[in-house]
Amino acid sequence: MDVMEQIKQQISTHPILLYMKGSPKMPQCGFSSRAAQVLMECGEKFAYVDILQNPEIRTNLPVYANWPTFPQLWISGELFGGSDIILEMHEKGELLPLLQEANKNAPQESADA
Ligand SMILES: N[C@@H](CCC(=O)N[C@@H](CS)C(=O)NCC(=O)O)C(=O)O
Repeated sequence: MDVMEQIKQQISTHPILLYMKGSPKMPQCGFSSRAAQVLMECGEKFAYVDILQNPEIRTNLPVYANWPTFPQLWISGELFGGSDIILEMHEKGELLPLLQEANKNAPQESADA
């Protein structure tokens, strides 16, 4: 499958999707670590893609998303941003309701996308 198609499919299939370096349990970058930590604290199931294991996605997602860095949090098909934004949303109490709403519409298992 074309990598852009693969990205589209991942984003449309998973209501909460984190593109990150490493995995939530073994993050390989401080930014990814903070983003995954906040999502785990929220307690909502989420999928992730380890971009270090997927170099084509690492190269092409910034083009697709028009967002240059990782992590990237996508909720219900929409890019919300990186770890700064995720942390800010969490501190304002805005993140959890969004995550709950996303999963309510499409419950899923936590998994590597
Ligand atoms: N402000 C961003 C900074 C993230 C950032 O600087 N990420 C870098 C280092 S992990 C990155 O993705 N660089 C491009 C790359 O490694 O492909 C955030 O909070 O997420």
